[in-house]
Amino acid sequence: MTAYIEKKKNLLHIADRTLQAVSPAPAMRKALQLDGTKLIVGRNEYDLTSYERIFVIGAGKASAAMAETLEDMLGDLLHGGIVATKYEHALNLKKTQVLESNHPVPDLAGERAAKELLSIAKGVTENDLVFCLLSGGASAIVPAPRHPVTLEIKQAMTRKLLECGATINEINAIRKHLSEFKGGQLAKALEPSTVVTLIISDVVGDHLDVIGSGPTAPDASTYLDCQAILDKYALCSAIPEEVTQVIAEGCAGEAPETCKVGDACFKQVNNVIIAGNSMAVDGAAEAARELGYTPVVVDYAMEGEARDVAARMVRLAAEYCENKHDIAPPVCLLAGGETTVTIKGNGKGGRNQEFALAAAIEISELQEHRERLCVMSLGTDGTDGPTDAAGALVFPDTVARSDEQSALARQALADNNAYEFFTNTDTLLKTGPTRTNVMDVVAILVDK
Ligand SMILES: Nc1ncnc2c1ncn2[C@@H]1O[C@H](COP(=O)(O)OP(=O)(O)O)[C@@H](O)[C@H]1O
Ligand SMILES: O=C(O)[C@@H](CO)OP(=O)(O)O
Repeated sequence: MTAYIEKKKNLLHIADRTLQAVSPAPAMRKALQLDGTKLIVGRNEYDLTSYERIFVIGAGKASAAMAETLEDMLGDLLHGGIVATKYEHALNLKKTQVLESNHPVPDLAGERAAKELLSIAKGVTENDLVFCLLSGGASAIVPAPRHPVTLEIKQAMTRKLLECGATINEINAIRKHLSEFKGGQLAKALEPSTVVTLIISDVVGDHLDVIGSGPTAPDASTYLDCQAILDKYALCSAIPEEVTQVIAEGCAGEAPETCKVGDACFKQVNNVIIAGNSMAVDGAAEAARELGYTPVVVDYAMEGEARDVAARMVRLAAEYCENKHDIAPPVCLLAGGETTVTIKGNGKGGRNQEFALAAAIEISELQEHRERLCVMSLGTDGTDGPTDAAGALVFPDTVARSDEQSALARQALADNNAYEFFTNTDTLLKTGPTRTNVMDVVAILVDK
């Protein structure tokens, strides 16, 4: 029991420090160097007194927390604005109206929020400075379907894309081509103002055109890519006809493309990433070191089917137990990124819970060393899949305690039902909405 309490304490400490490392407030303060009314962001310098109005707009799970810090920093210089965030991620702010909408499937409130943001964008002049606060989740939070696509069609399309195992790059290539906001089109609406987009990245590789579908970034994807994605996942017969029609028209050069590199609308835009997954992994590594474990970052760009990645990582942990690597335990194996889950069952769960369940099964199969391993799998936004958990914790006996437990675990994995399994073991990791979002961090502690 003491060993269990100690392991749990260690895993929770790592989870805490992971989140602290990517909290929006310090990230904003680090990225914005304010000296009186002179502001340096990235390579650009702005004289804040030279603008008629300074607006804030934004979307994503971290947008309210980012706006709160911007308000604190700019004080009376800030004219006001609107940010949209996921339900339960809002904050009461002084000058910024915070709108809420649904994620990951968009809703009507989100469509209204997108209209409000576009209306601010269309009202700005060359004398205005606009801060755009962008974070993951924005694609769903501010849907702006382009005719003939409707919100209902976007909802159906989003569900299909989330279920088929497509990567976020692929999902967003399609979302950008069905939208009036994404793929640089917000930058176009914001012309001719000066734009500073501050970004918390939740995509592997930190690609500007993928994070929140890159509303102020040049889009690298094309209609031809979208067609290839529909073909790859055999989606053509499963999705609304309007979508296949728009993409076919686009491939034939008959529908407008998203904004591309070199377009004039990006001349006045400064896109700056202020936080990302590697900062979270490094926070976890620091926490592990404090606990006496040598951190080993296995992957800063974790991708792939969650259950496969988990099994591989547990096998690697077993190798550390067998001293097959230069570094001797206690070690903490870490990886950051975003896996995918190809949903085949009807259960409830998320990427991190699925990772944890697969890891727990793999640990239970180890003949030796099982007692030396425990696992944390954390979605940094605090909601893993459509659940109220951020992820799950795994201990040596999570699955191995009995044959019955082992059968339950395997059935839960087959049903994509990790949430119920971990509810029963009382090892769900719950943080509530964190108001940040830098994908996932997983840790395996390997004891001596
Ligand atoms: N029952 C389930 N088991 C495992 N994963 C699931 C389940 N239901 C949904 N998911 C996965 O959850 C992901 C969406 O979760 P979410 O945490 O909202 O993602 P993000 O934070 O990246 O927006 C999808 O990739 C989907 O495959
Ligand atoms: O908004 C989005 O497009 C994605 C990536 O940034 O975020 P999430 O996976 O949280 O929906």
